[in-house]
Amino acid sequence: MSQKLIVGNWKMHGSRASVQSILAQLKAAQTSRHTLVVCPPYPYLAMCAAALEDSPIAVGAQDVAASTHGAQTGAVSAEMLADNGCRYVIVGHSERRLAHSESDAMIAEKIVRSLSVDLRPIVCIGESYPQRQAGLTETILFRQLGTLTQKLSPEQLSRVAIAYEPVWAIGSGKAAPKNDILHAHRCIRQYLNAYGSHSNTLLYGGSVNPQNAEELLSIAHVNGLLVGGASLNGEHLLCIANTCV
Ligand SMILES: O=C(CO)COP(=O)(O)O
Repeated sequence: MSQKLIVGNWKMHGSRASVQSILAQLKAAQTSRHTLVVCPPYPYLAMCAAALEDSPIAVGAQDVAASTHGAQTGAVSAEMLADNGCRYVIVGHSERRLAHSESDAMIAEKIVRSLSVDLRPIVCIGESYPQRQAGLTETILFRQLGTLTQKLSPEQLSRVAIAYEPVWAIGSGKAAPKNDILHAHRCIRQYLNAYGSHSNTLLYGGSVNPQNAEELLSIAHVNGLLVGGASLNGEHLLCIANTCV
């Protein structure tokens, strides 16, 4: 049995009251079989970090700025996240790539900033449905990874967790088929190995729930899960974090 990484991405959901109720559930459990990280919206980060200070559960952010400081209204730097108790940060989620036109180059910059303050980046990659239909999955994955290998040394890249999140599986209620996940993870692992980055944590994300977690975590090269909707329920998140594999 190996230790996996389970990351809950709460996206733009919640209130002080609902966050407090999830935190109470998580704290009551005290430990989980796998490493657990919750990524709340910015306004609840410090509150979650304070509440989870004495627990093994870590806190992450959902995005970070590509520069250190300056006249950038609405932006939050890696230094600010670390200063508020964050240890992880999601970078390049497909929802941000799409709605905020984030480029691969900008995402690589965000990773560099995060690594410089010891925040552990979780970079999301994955193809859209039309790209999958056109047989372009590998091309897209290699393009997204290619910018990272241009900007990061093998040592830097080895500290980045890579989440394969096929865009068409996110929020669909149906995780990607096992063979698709296996193939994508194999491609990602081979690409990273060829670059000299050997120890990456690889995650799968897209409609993960307590029912499919065991099967997903049993797929070769899957070292953890990035969980959206199901992570808003403390019990469900704990159940996923306690999956026997
Ligand atoms: O986007 C996701 C996690 O980052 C996946 O979301 P769902 O688990 O809701 O499909």
